[in-house]
Amino acid sequence: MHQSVISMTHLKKEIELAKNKQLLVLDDLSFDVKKGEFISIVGPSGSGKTTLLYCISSLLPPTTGTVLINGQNPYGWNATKLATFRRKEIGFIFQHFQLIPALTAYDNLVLPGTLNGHRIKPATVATLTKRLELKAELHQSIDALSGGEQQKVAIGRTILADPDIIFLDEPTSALDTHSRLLVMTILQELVTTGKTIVMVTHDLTLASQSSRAIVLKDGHIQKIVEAPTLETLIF
Ligand SMILES: Nc1ncnc2c1ncn2[C@@H]1O[C@H](COP(=O)(O)OP(=O)(O)OP(=O)(O)O)[C@@H](O)[C@H]1O
Repeated sequence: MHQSVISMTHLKKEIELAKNKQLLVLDDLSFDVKKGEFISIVGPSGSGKTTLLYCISSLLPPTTGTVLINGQNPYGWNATKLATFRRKEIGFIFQHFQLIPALTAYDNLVLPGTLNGHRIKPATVATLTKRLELKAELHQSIDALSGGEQQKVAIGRTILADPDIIFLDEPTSALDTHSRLLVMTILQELVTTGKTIVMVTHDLTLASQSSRAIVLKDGHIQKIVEAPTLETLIF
């Protein structure tokens, strides 16, 4: 039996649009993610994918229902414990990169791992950037890099920080097909080392390379597809 890394029970999320006006974004979602799984979350625009990712990753408390990460409720923790947990145990790769503009590309790459107490060697950075085919000069400002290069830095820094669970929101939106495949290959390798990955994507080709896909529709789980293929993912 694999242990559950994320466990979600009857999760409901409402967002307050105005006083006494709630939008029901997620309605009664339950599922478990096991250690070493590569889960994709797919579905039409507005179906609730990003909201679900935020709820299960400690960023956004559900309105009702429970979220457990490694058996614990992150929304019950104080700010210090939550911040330490987010820094050490989990990694986020956001759609809009969230890089630090005042730093160089290299410093963006090593900062989260360094804050976690890892000594990240230049050779380790060089090996990873070579695999990502990140050819930009890394000692220039992050702003000088193209969108695709910045996305590779965002992916690389999370890998270097070495968290147990990685959450990704449209991680390859700025990349060409070749680079998407490179990133997917690296993510799949991470899963074989015991990392757990949860990825929101519009790209069904990417989702078809995950081990299980959750298909959302109008805030509900429409279906859960084991070993998804392009055919079984159509929604
Ligand atoms: N803070 C918010 N304020 C108002 N509406 C919101 C907010 N967050 C989410 N929504 C709405 O909730 C619904 C689900 O949003 P969400 O971003 O989770 O969907 P999504 O499936 O990730 O969409 P996309 O694929 O377009 O990114 C949408 O109708 C969205 O407009």
